[in-house]
Amino acid sequence: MSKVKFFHTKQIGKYDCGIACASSVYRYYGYDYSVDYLSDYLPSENRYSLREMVILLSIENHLKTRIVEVDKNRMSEVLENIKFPFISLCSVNNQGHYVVVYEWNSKTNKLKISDPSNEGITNISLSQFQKMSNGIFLLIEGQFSSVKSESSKSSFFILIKDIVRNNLLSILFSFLISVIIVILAIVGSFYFKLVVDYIIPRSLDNFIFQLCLVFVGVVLLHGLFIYLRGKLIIKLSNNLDKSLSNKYFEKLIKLKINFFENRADGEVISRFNDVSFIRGFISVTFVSALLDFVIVLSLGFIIYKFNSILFIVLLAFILILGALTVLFYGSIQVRSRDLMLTKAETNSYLVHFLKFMPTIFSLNKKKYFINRFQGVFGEQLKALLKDQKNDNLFSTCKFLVQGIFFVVFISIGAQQIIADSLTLGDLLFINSLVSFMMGSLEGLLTLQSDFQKAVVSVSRYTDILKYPERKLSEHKLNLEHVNTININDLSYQFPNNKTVFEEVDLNVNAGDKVVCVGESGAGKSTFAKLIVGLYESKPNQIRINGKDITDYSEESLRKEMMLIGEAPFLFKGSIRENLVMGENISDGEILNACRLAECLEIIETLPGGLDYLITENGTNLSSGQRQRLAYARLILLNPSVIILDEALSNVDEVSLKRIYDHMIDMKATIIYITHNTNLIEQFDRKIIFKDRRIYETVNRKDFNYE
Ligand SMILES: Nc1ncnc2c1ncn2[C@@H]1O[C@H](COP(=O)(O)OP(=O)(O)OP(=O)(O)O)[C@@H](O)[C@H]1O
Repeated sequence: MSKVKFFHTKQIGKYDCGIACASSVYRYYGYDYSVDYLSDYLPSENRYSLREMVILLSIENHLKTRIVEVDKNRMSEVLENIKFPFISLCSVNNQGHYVVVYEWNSKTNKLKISDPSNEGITNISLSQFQKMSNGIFLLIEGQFSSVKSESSKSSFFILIKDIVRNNLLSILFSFLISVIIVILAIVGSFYFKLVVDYIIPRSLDNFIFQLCLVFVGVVLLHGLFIYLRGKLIIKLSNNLDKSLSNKYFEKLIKLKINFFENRADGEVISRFNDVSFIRGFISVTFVSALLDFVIVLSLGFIIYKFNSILFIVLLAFILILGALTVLFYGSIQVRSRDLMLTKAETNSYLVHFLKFMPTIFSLNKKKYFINRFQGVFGEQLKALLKDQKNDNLFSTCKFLVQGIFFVVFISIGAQQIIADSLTLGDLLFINSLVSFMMGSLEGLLTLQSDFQKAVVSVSRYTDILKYPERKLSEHKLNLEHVNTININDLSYQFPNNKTVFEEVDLNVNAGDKVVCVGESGAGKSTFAKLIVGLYESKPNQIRINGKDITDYSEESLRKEMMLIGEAPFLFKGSIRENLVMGENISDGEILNACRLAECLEIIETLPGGLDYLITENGTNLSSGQRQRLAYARLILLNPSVIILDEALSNVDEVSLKRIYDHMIDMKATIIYITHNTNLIEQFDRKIIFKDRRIYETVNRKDFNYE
């Protein structure tokens, strides 16, 4: 019988206990859903409601759940007959909290629970459970779907194994060179012994010079190998950076759009920055740890062979240091993680804050945001302070143990010299080896903190790598031109169960000019994202040229159907670079597109014309200019369907009127979403979004959606 595996997911944020429990339960049933992934299903901050827990556990109909309230006084009877695992709603410090209950042992009267605020699975007594539980249980009654995720193995070991396998040669080489460095260091230590025990007592002046030359040679060789190892580690780090970062970016561009909608930019960036911890762990810590281990073992062996009493003193010292490390392990683990997570929060806040600085200034809310920053940064400082205090205590303990050890070590050595069982040279030699060994021991002791940082980084990094991608297939049809778009019985629900449309039908033919209006929040943008395939629709709800939208390759679909929104995307570079984006397009074509987008005048008046340098996000242009340039770029890309979602909302009326006049003459199908209906009488079709449905009007007077 296979052993039942219990999963524990630690909560990240204050309100994440429910998501963490859901993640543990999913992992128990074989679905590798991280807290990060599940949080897309709960965009709100209130993560305590049972309703939201049920939503979480019913993603893609994987699990079937039921909420029950049990009599707390008859808990043992209840536990005898209940199906494990289940989630219990608890009350901790008068606040709602969730825990997963995996098992109850009636003999020992203990329950095995995963409390997301703890570090791991714990056993608690029945009375403890009775005290914390509210008696409200979320039972997992069964599994609907049998499609499980590929692996529930620890992502940390999988990733590290992969990296080690792909860089085995570099790792082995740097290890080999490190071994040579150690041998040279041992040979170097021998110099003391030779000088003190051999050269000085025999007054071998002539020999000193030759010996000096030999040992200078050893030092030079030592230096050379240190240089080579450094070079190898730099190369290895570089390769790791490249492969980890590329993998991250390749993944990002395959993610569903919801991922970006539900996450702060800074959060995504900070996860990318975590790559440096993984790289550091493999290229330096991992290789050094292997070597440090070998050094401690081999030098220990040499010292043992030389003098067993001094070896026993050394061994006692190593054991005390080891015990100290184990003692501090738990707190270092928690502190490292807290520090990393709070740093990520601060970065995330800063990225967001900087982007909206002008708005913050104009709202005269600097003080408010400074306070908020201090709140976020305060958490980081608190974590840093705890980390440093912990580190300080650990270092002091280490220093004391080391200091006492050296005094004892030298005293015992001195006694042996007096008793004639050891020479001064031997003691100097052993002392030199021990000093060298101290560096390695130090390395092994700090390994745990680097290891913890790497574990947290890998989990944050692999959360993104495991995140479900858009369904792409290489063997899909090539969409050459869009002749028809048929929308059939289209319904759409966001992951948080918000229904936007129901049973919507619409047919659009090539060249149609369709204007879409509707109250704010009526679903126009969602509709636009569905038509271009940025949101996933159910099979056959959206058909292009008679085929389901998902039958086409993403590349060709994107080429033929383009959507731009209200906020234009412009990057740092010339206007020309922004318009052509790497394509070979003549100035004549560029200027023609600019004419259709009514931005010729902008280019003529700006210094340098098409070579005018745009700052990041186009902040040195007006918002109407930015929108017109973004529209000109879309015209240059020449798709068969253009969808404009408030994309010209900041353009002045005169220019807008002219743009519409040009639009009417364009061959492309245009779907234009706007709140400004005054100027668009020429459009041949008008769609109104209302009450989760769409209605089509035929003449201008019906066209008032208010
Ligand atoms: N990522 C999301 N997750 C959950 N709900 C969302 C998401 N995006 C939009 N919604 C909800 O879906 C509904 C439709 O939003 P949508 O942006 O499509 O409206 P809209 O008609 O374009 O509004 P506006 O005219 O203000 O741009 C809104 O009620 C909104 O709250």
